[in-house]
Amino acid sequence: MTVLEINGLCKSFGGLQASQSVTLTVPQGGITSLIGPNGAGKTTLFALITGFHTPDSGSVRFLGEDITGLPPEAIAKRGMIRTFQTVQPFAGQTVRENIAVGAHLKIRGRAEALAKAEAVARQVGLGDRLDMDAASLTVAGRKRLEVARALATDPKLILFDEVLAGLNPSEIRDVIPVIHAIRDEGVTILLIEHVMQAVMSLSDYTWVLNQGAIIAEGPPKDVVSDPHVIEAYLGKGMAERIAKREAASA
Ligand SMILES: Nc1ncnc2c1ncn2[C@@H]1O[C@H](COP(=O)(O)OP(=O)(O)OP(=O)(O)O)[C@@H](O)[C@H]1O
Repeated sequence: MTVLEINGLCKSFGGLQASQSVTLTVPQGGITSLIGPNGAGKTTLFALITGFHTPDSGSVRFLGEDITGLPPEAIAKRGMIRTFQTVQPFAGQTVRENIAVGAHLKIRGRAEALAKAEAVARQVGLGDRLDMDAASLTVAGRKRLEVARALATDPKLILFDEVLAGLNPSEIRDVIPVIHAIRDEGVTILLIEHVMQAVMSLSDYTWVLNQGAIIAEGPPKDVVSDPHVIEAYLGKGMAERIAKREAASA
């Protein structure tokens, strides 16, 4: 079954076409990744999908329903939530209270929302920091907080925007099992990621954006060796030199 279906999505900022008729699908379950060089339009696409930007044209269907143009909260209530590259904890609030903000999307009562926050905090490895001021969390802790706030909304689909960015290799190794566990609970994941090792080990399928347009799709191991993808990342000259060297050594 298809969870997310994007059709011909376009968005311009002034003269810049940040999203050029993007069409892609995300199947239910599993982890799909969205990669591409800096400025390719990945975050813009997340913003278009989750209601933070309004598309100029095209459509977004979530679980079969046309959600194009709906505001973020209405989309989150339907079960699609995104995280942000830069995590901003609500200062002066504890980790538990920060996460409860996510839980309040669907839960009215304060005690129930705090209980939900506690359960989710344990799930992401923040169980020992529940009463800490969220602003004093390390970068890695803030990333976990962002994951927890998203999980607290009881999502069916989470869009992670560079959830591993800014983490060192050992912190990345610690977060990857958390992402796998979320997937194993039946939540579908679409993630933007620059760390190729993580893309390879996490995702089942990869879409590649360059200059606002999809240029490749497929299993990650095939996509990273696609000449169009190498050219998008390294430029034409370098891609040609690599292809020549590979041909010579074959
Ligand atoms: N609100 C905006 N106003 C004007 N231009 C924007 C806006 N948001 C994004 N852009 C431009 O759209 C293009 C795509 O940006 P976007 O942030 O989506 O790329 P990205 O692939 O997520 O990049 P990165 O990997 O560096 O985060 C860039 O040229 C960016 O400068």
